[in-house]
Amino acid sequence: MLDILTCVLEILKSHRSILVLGLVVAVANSCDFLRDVSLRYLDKFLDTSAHITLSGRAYCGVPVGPLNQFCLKSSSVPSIAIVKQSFSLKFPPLPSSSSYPSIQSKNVEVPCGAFHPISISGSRRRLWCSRSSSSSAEPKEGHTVRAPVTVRRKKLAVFVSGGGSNFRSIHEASKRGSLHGDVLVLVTDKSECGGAEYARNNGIPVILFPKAKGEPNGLSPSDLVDTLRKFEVDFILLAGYLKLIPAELIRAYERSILNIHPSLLPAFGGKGYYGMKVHKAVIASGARFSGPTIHFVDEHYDTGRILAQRVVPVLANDTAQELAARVLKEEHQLYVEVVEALCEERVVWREDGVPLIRSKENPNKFC
Ligand SMILES: Nc1nc2c(c(=O)[nH]1)N[C@@H](CN(C=O)c1ccc(C(=O)N[C@@H](CCC(=O)O)C(=O)O)cc1)CN2
Ligand SMILES: NCC(=O)N[C@@H]1O[C@H](COP(=O)([O-])[O-])[C@@H](O)[C@H]1O
Repeated sequence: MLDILTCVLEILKSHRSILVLGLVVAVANSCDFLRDVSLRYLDKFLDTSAHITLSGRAYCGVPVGPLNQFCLKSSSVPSIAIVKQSFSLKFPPLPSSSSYPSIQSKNVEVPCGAFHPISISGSRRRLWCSRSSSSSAEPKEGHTVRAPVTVRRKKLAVFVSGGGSNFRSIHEASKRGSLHGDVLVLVTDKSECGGAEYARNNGIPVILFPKAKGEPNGLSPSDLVDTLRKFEVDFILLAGYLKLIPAELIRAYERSILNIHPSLLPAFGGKGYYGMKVHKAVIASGARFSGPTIHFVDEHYDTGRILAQRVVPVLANDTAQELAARVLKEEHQLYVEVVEALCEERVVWREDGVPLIRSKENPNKFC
C-alpha cells in the first residue's frame, strides 16, 4: 500500500497536479501512517501558493519562519492554509532622538542623526499559518482556514561591561533577519567599553548603570526599570556584564533575563568567577571539559535555572587564552540560537521550573 501511494505521489509530483495530490492526501488522511507519508511528499512538493484541504485530523503549523513544523492536534480544524510567499520587511524608521522615550537623564546617550529603516528582504519562505485560538470564524468542514498567526517581534536590551562580541553576534543576527527581535538599548557600567562603542556606531542608545563610584549622577535601579519599560523591552540579555543585577530588575523582568557564563555551571560560577578568572580556574582544576552556559538570572550570581549549554574539550597544554577563545566561539553561536528561540516563543517551562527550548524542526522535541 505504501509503495502504491509512494509511486502515485511521485507521478503526481511530476505532473504537479496539486489538487489531485490534495485529494490523495485527503484519502490518505484516513489512515495515520499513510497520511504521514503523503504529507512528507506534500511538504516537499509544494513550491507555489497552494491551499490544500486536509480532511480528518487537523495539523497546526507553528509560524517559525523558513522551517515548517507540525504539532499534531486533535482539534476540529479540518484544514490549513499553506502559503508560500516572498516578502520584504520594512521596519519603520527607528525613533529619531526627538521621539525617544522622554528620559531626562545624563545617563542615557541618545545617538544623534536620522535612523535608516532596517530593511530585511526575506528569501522565499514557507509560512505555516494556523488558525489562531482566538479566531472567530469557525472553519466549516472542507474549507481552507486562513488565520495567520504572527509571533510579535521582540524588543531586547543587552548589558555589557567589555568588548561586547556576544552583543555584536546578537545584533548581527537581528540585522540579517534570523533573529526575530531588535536590540533597542545597551546598558553598561563602563561607558567607554567596546560594547558601548559598537552601540554608538550602530545608533543604539547607551544607558550607564550603575554609575561609577564618585560620579554624582546615575540611575537608581527603579530608574533603570522605568527606562527599560519606556523602551518596551521584552527581554534583557547579559553578555559579559560584571555587576550584580538588582532585585528590583529581577522582579520587574521575571523569567526574562538571560546571562551567558563561560563555564559549565554550576561549576566555576559565582562571585569572583568572571572573564579569564573562570578559564584559569577550569584549567587549574584539571577539568577535561568546559563550555558556555546560558541561564535565567536570579538574585545571586550564576544560580539561575540553566537553559542551554555547549561542551568544548580542555586540552592538556591549553592556556587560559586558548580555552577562552574556544569557549567564546561556542558562546557566539549558542547565544544567537537561544535568543532566536526566545524571540520565537519556543522557550517552555517544565513543571519543576526547568526551562526547555522547543526544537524548531520538531515541536515534540527539545534542544
Ligand atoms: N543577579 C545577578 N546578576 C548577575 C548575574 C547573575 O547570575 N545574577 N550574572 C553576572 C555575570 N557573571 C557571571 O556570569 C558574573 C559577573 C561578575 C561577577 C563578579 O564577581 N563581579 C565582581 C565585580 C567585578 C567588577 O566590577 O569588575 C564582584 O561582584 O565582586 C561574578 C559573576 C552579571 N550579573
Ligand atoms: N561571569 C560573566 C562572564 O565571565 N562573562 C563572560 O565575559 C565574556 C564577555 O565577552 P564579550 O564582551 O566579548 O561578549 C564572555 O566570555 C562571557 O561568557
